[in-house]
Amino acid sequence: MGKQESGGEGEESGLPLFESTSARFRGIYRVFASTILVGICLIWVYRVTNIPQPGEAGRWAWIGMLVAEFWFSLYWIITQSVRWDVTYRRPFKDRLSHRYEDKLPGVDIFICTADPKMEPPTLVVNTLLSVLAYNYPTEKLNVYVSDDGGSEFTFYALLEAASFAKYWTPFCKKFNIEPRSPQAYFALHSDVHDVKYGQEWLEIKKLYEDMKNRIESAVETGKIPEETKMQHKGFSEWNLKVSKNDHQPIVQIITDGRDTNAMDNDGCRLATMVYVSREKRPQQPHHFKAGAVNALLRVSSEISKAPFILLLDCDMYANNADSIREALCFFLDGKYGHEIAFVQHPQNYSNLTKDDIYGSGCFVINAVELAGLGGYGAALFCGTGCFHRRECLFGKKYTKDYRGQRNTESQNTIDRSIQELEESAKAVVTCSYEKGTKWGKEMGLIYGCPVEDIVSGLAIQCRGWKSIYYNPERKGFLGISPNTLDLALIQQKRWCEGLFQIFFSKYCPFIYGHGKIMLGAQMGYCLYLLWAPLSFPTMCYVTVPPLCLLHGIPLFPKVSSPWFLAFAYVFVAKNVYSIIEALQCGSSLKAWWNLQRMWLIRRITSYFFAFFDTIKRQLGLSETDFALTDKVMTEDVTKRYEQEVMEFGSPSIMYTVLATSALLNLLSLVWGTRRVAMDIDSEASEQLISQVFLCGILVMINLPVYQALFFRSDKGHIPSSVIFKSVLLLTLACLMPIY
Ligand SMILES: O=c1ccn([C@@H]2O[C@H](COP(=O)(O)OP(=O)(O)O[C@H]3O[C@H](CO)[C@@H](O)[C@H](O)[C@H]3O)[C@@H](O)[C@H]2O)c(=O)[nH]1
Ligand SMILES: [Mn+2]
Repeated sequence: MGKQESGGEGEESGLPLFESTSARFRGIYRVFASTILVGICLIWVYRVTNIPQPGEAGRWAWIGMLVAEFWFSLYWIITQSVRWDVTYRRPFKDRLSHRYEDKLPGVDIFICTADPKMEPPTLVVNTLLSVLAYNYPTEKLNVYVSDDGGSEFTFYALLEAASFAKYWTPFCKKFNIEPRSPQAYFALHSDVHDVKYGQEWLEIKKLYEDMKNRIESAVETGKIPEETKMQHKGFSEWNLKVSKNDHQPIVQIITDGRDTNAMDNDGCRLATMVYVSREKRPQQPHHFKAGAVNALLRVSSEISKAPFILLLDCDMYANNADSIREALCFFLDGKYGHEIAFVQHPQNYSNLTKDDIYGSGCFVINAVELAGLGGYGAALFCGTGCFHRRECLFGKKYTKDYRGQRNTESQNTIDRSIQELEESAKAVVTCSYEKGTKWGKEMGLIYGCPVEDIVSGLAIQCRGWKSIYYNPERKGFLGISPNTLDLALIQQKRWCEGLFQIFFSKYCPFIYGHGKIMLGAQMGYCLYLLWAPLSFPTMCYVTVPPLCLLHGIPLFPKVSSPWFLAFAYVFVAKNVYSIIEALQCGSSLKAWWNLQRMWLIRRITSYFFAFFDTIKRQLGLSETDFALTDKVMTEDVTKRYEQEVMEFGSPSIMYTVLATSALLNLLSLVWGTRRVAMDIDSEASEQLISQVFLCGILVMINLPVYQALFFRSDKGHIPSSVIFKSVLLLTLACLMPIY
């Protein structure tokens, strides 16, 4: 896609609907990156030419360091691919309104939820209400909620939301408020004196709270009000025995957007709203979120079949009322629009703490790396906050003569009754429907991978389509990030396993993408796919130097040696750049530091275990799973999260590894400092200074770990069983001879 310019001037297409610009100072950056590369090469030369002789102590440790540094360097080179040509996109939504206002296409919005306990119905409802209030003709919106929890309470919550939306949507539009998730809005504007339209505000707030209380008390008591149950035939579905993993297909059209008599409080037509819970049977694979999305694809084909689809997780509320219009600018652009399969927003979170204790903020990833991949026309599909062209999700290949759908109005369902639509929709979400079809392979999201999104996005790109990464100033969507270390590490492990699995599958970007996406994009994908093997060099770097220090074996050049400069330069330049980059992307210095800790922890725990689990899966010894992220917390945990105190709390084996490495570095630091201080001018000591320094940094990074090990008494501290195991492991490690 063109840089600096976009769109065609043709009569039919008019002015471009979006523009692309490249990041500034790329030239300077490339020169700088080259100097680091020189430093890296010097380090290799030093390592290779100074390997200890056979029989000399530390020969294998040295070789380990060599391999680790080589691996780090390769990875660093890969990280350059996404920094080479960072591209930003800007849509012109006013031009869209001018040209298309009276023929705006329909949009289907998919919301996935999977468990009423971990994803409470009020959460789902807030997401739903935020999208119903988009600045877009409501009758062109069709919202589908997929409930993998098969929960009556979620269904009940949707009914409540449908009535409340009749007040909420007009309120949002009338006063042009943001954000449009009621929960988020009232949290942000919590005082009636701050708003000019106080009376309306009070009324709508009361309506919202009443609705919320009804839903929450229904969930708490496990009882839905009888009169509501009588009013809606949908509840009869739960007369049969329905459990999360065993129930018939359920499809309920809650509001019918075709009905020209159904109006909201302001006399505007309503959006179509559909509750879907696909059939589930024990022993029948349901393919987790990918299966849910594919079910919605088929259901929506029966009911509304809009040409564009917005895919959302139930915790991702819409934070910008114009997102649909902006996305359409890309799809409907006269020159490039028809090549574009999807428009991905970054994942942002509403619940980050000030300094982002668990490193979920992804400041640099969102502002630089993903924009870098987007520059190759190969933006990653991240599962949520993504607009799709319907045909592309159905496996269509891009061809040169494709010009985009001409007829954007959906006509096919006009003369069918709600009953008929529900029946035909149920038929396409049974367990047996997909048997012997291309679903999950060439159609819909791809099955068998815990990161179904990434692999499906890659497959779409390899069918010839382009994708757009769009990171607007006002965030398009806000979700909930994990708020305990356990949850964060489990999520990272799922991602890491899924990503590594793609690398080994037929979808490996270098093979599958060869000749189809640019080399830079292939490398960019691998930046993420290769997280798992990155655990080994990291493991090596946090164990070998401290162990060698304990044994007095040097691994780095003397401080006075010219070789030392290469190490120092690479270390300083890389980290200083990383800090500047993070600050520019909106991170704070402390958040950067916290992220370094999280990288370290992830690599030696989540990624390390993910590596072995992936191998196990490749050998056919285990099956794909999807560990859902819990979105509710106890008060105690919330409090610590807000104070940015790390939450350990469980005796996870991951913490044993973490604690062992932290203790090892502490021990070595003490020992090494003593040794260096005692004989300051001996040559051996001078050679050990770098190792002491390295241990020092690791100890600083691990400070919260020592705290949780020895000084905390709250429930989030590291359990004593972990301490015991770590000390045992540490003793073994120290007694081990070094080769
Ligand atoms: O059997 C399932 C499991 C999950 N989900 C939904 O999938 C979404 C993501 O689940 P979550 O537990 O929040 O996982 P995250 O790690 O936060 O999800 C990220 O990573 C996933 C891939 O691992 C992507 O699918 C998501 O879009 C992306 O937000 C949620 O809406 C769930 O309701 C289902 O519908 N059915
Ligand atoms: Mn999530």
